[in-house]
Amino acid sequence: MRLEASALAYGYREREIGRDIALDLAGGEVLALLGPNGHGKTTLLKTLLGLLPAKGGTLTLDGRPLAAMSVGERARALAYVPQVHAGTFAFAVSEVVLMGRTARSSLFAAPSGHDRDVVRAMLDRLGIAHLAQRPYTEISGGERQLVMIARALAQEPRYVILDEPTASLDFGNQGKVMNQIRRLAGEGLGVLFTTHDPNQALRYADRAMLLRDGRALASGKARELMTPERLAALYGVAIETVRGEDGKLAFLPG
Ligand SMILES: Nc1ncnc2c1ncn2[C@@H]1O[C@H](COP(=O)(O)OP(=O)(O)OP(=O)(O)O)[C@@H](O)[C@H]1O
Repeated sequence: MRLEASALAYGYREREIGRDIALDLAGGEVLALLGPNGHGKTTLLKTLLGLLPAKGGTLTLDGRPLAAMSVGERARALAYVPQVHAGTFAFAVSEVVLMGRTARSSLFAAPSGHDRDVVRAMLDRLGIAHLAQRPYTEISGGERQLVMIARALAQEPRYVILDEPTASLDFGNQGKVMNQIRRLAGEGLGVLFTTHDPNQALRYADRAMLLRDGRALASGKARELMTPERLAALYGVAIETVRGEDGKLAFLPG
């Protein structure tokens, strides 16, 4: 099980955003993608998901070119948790999560008992079962983030790609979501997430890629890669390193 890109160039119709990307995500692994605002992380994620066509290079899922796969095949393999959006329609939270099941059945088929069971299990797993009947438009940004993760998991994908999954979460929920990410990898899924917090990459990712100007400044094992020097080069600010009593490192922007 592998999502693989090599010499990947990506961007929008008239505008290249990044190039020369080599990326390899296996089942059971967590990969973190870091980089300054506007340097091409979301655009890369959309390309890896097949939502934007690659502008060059190769992109394969389990050895098959992603571009040759049908929308349904891609949806059964890859789930996307986008940056939180407000939502326009007042669907109940459980209905929003149920939408994730359309990757596994026809859009027009009535949901089965099993579909409903999966939805309940995912709501429980994210600790949001109490929100099931609430309108999606009337819950908080952090709650919406958890609903979007539950929806992605309801797809029962092999890979989950999350764009800043903890951006609007309180401190406690940040930890819960990051622990869920590790648990998913423990269950054999390949997980890719973007973050603005190098400490999350350090603590929860196996590997990391530092993206600047659409190019990989560096990539490799998260613990070896994340040095104050590299982070300073990535973000263009001095980085302070703190060490806890347990010897664990953390970084602060200087
Ligand atoms: N639909 C679009 N058409 C053309 N350019 C776009 C489009 N969407 C985004 N861009 C541009 O692509 C570049 C990369 O944006 P992207 O959203 O991938 O960055 P990012 O690293 O995810 O940023 P952030 O950390 O702020 O979320 C930016 O210059 C952005 O303005």
